[in-house]
Amino acid sequence: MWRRVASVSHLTFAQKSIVNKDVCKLKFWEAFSTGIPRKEKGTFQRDKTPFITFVLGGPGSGKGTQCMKIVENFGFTHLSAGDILRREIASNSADGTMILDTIKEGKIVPSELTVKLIQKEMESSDNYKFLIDGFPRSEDNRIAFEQIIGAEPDIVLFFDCPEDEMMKRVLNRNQGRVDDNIDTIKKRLKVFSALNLPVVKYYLERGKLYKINAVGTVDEIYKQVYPLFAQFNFEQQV
Ligand SMILES: Nc1ncnc2c1ncn2[C@@H]1O[C@H](COP(=O)(O)OP(=O)(O)O)[C@@H](O)[C@H]1O
Ligand SMILES: Nc1ccn([C@H]2C[C@H](O)[C@@H](COP(=O)(O)OP(=O)(O)O)O2)c(=O)n1
Ligand SMILES: [Mg+2]
Repeated sequence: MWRRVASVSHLTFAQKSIVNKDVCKLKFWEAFSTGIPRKEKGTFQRDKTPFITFVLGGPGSGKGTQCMKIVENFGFTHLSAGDILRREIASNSADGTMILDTIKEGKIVPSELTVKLIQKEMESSDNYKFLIDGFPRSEDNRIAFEQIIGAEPDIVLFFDCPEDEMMKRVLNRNQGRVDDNIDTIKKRLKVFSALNLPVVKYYLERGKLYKINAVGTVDEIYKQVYPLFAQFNFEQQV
């Protein structure tokens, strides 16, 4: 378990002209400590400071699409909470049926289960840079992550997209997902507004939120995302 020990710097990205003016002040907490010495092969590199990015946004706002580009350019490990849950369904685990029913209903899977699955992925990774996509989707998710993983995100991206655009994209997604239908998407949008927006507000108030205008081409949107990560000079940390 990681424990945050110090806040070392405050970076004001809004001062950089390249960054969208909606981008908020970023508080970069640098240091974590751990009592666990490194390093066994195949386990998380505990001598590296984990860099955790939460990726928020409604269904179809383009989170997964943008995450793929961040992975390519900055070497992050992409953990999509939805993908992890779908893999759990496909593996016929004891929780599979419950997860499937929850997803079909457009509801949110119990937080402890999702966080433990994310934790397993983080611990089996050699990387220290994580994009946690589609999480936290509720305050309950957020608090469970803090309690179980013992860490907070370094930055939080929020892909801000109008409902009609999200609905259009989801209905054209064509990935055979059980939740990409008009009934489920309507429910998901209600759940998003009721449960996810409070999380967005939480990180906005803590100066960790980057609001991205998610309307436009994939490349136009990535032009807002790229500079946020470029600031950190990740190459030098590897
Ligand atoms: N900027 C964009 N403009 C139009 N369609 C997009 C854009 N970004 C992603 N898409 C498409 O919209 C659908 C939803 O995108 P996805 O990345 O899966 O969103 P999310 O993970 O937020 O649900 C996909 O079919 C994707 O190809
Ligand atoms: N933190 C999470 C993330 C996803 N889920 C469930 C409920 C969501 O509607 C589905 C699909 O999530 P996913 O992130 O893949 O969905 P989108 O890519 O935003 O369309 O998974 C969850 O219960 N808790
Ligand atoms: Mg997605």
